[in-house]
Amino acid sequence: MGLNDKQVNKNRNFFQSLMHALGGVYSLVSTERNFRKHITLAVIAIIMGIWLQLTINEWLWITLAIFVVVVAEVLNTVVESIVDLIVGHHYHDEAKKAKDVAAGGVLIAAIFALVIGCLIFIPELMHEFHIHL
Ligand SMILES: Nc1ncnc2c1ncn2[C@@H]1O[C@H](COP(=O)(O)OP(=O)(O)OP(=O)(O)O)[C@@H](O)[C@H]1O
Repeated sequence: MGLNDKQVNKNRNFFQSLMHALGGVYSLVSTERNFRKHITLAVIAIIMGIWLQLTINEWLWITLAIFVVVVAEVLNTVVESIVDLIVGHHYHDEAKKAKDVAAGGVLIAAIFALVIGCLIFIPELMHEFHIHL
């Protein structure tokens, strides 16, 4: 009951829906190189957060930043798949626009995450290493 089955009718129960959703996450991790890079950065941020003992407020921002990037990557992958399904390997201006806008969404989300990361981690690291400006 993974992504490789040939089911086209509706899922019969919650378990079947869950299996297909997990298959979607697996597909994202296994096929999307940029997604794996973002997940690696998220894991580094979480490890640093544990080390620096972030406050609950700081964790909320870090969590938001991670999920914004993940959601943008999910939408980007969906757009790429649908565009490829529709136009295949034929060049089309609208296909280019859809893919570039979706990639732009990931870029904007990544910049948001970078800003959040800098705002939280730079002061925490300065405090940790007794750096005063
Ligand atoms: N069918 C198409 N028609 C026009 N331009 C296309 C088409 N397919 C891809 N492109 C252009 O090529 C770029 C790369 O497309 P591709 O499908 O390889 O995305 P990708 O490299 O997988 O994206 P990402 O870097 O987010 O993983 C797109 O951003 C777009 O500018």
